[in-house]
Amino acid sequence: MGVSGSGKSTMGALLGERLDLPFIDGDDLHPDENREKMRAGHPLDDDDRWPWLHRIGELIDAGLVEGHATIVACSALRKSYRDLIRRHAPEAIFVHLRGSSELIADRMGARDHEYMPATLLGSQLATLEPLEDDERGVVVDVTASPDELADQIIAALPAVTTP
Ligand SMILES: Nc1ncnc2c1ncn2[C@@H]1O[C@H](COP(=O)(O)OP(=O)(O)O)[C@@H](O)[C@H]1O
Ligand SMILES: O=C(O)[C@H](O)[C@@H](O)[C@H](O)[C@H](O)COP(=O)(O)O
Repeated sequence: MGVSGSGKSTMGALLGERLDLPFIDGDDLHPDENREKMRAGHPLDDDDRWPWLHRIGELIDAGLVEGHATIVACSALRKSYRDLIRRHAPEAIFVHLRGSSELIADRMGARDHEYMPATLLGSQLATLEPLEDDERGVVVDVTASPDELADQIIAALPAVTTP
């Protein structure tokens, strides 16, 4: 989880490799209307996001039925969005990729994205609700390199998964 540009796609792919688990990028699951809305510079609202979040939850659930966890890149900005994912997968662990707005704006400015403009970072940050104490999760600071972050996240997982 985390705002656009925080490193979800990068870290999701890397964690998928490191943990030998399937990786699903939530970016790829947005319907065309959502992509067009963001491309035009408009933030999504809750009604745009609910079906997308349900789809993500269904895919996690389908993996669990097959007997495996899934790594997912999903902004999951509000607690209510994470609650919806937990309705599908109560054991879900959220890894919040946290960074300063300056650092993330720099990274967004330097990358090419199919539809997400850097101008939407402000609304992403305004929408973000950090993990609360009762949410199973890990918070990392994205100033570290992807490899260092993967080490930190993997090291934190046993403590998070132990009941
Ligand atoms: N830990 C990191 N250190 C340096 N650059 C990073 C790191 N994580 C991601 N990036 C770069 O920052 C940009 C945004 O990352 P990305 O994975 O696309 O974020 P998101 O999926 O959250 O939008 C990309 O150009 C990516 O290569
Ligand atoms: O809920 C949302 O507002 C979107 O999902 C958004 O958070 C997401 O960031 C975009 O899909 C762009 O993709 P990136 O996060 O990869 O920039």
